[in-house]
Amino acid sequence: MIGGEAEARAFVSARCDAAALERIERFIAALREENTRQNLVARATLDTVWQRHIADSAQLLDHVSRGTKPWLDLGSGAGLPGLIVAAMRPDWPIVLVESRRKRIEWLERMVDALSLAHCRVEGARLESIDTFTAAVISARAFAPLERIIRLSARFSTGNTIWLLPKGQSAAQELQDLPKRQRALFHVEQSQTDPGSGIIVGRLAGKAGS
Ligand SMILES: C[S@@+](CC[C@H](N)C(=O)[O-])C[C@H]1O[C@@H](n2cnc3c(N)ncnc32)[C@H](O)[C@@H]1O
Repeated sequence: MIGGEAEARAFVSARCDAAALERIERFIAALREENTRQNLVARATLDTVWQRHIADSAQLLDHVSRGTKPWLDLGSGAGLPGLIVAAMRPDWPIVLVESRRKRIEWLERMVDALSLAHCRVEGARLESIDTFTAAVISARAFAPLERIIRLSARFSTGNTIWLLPKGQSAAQELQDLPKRQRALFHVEQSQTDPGSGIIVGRLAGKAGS
């Protein structure tokens, strides 16, 4: 378990190169500034930004190997985990979906500022974007599990890996799924918070039913 800011930064730096780490440092500086204009993350969490947000996002990479198809991040907001994944993996296409105007503008500015040419921002509601096949679907603090699956199954094949950081509700949300779907997922312990879990799994078919 990561215990503090120095450990969190070391955890991230062990998983990317120096250029990626520098992109993340620039992201953090910009996030601190932008957070005075819009509420991207709870202000108190900026004191532990490496643990609460950066390592919390970066740990998702431990559950996947690199794919050729895009990573799809739902409800990216501040860019968590999407922009952190994009900063760490410049050779992996990624699509960030976000519907709120100011957040879309923030994400687009960061993509430009960090030269993340492989990262596309879909500034619209998830329900209205065109379907494509994703290698990974991530969603942090986006929606209840059942709703995430319902809205996003059309982007998934049997090979798509779902990575859903769920905080303390992970086990309960999994338990609440219909039995057939429940068997397709499991909860991994978060490395940044002992009380939190990440729901990981694959849907058996396109419809996710
Ligand atoms: C609670 S925030 C979480 C943001 C980020 N993932 C994080 O962990 O900090 C949820 C985000 O999802 C976006 N959102 C909610 N419903 C959406 C939808 N149907 N389509 C696209 N974005 C949506 C919201 O605008 C918001 O920025």
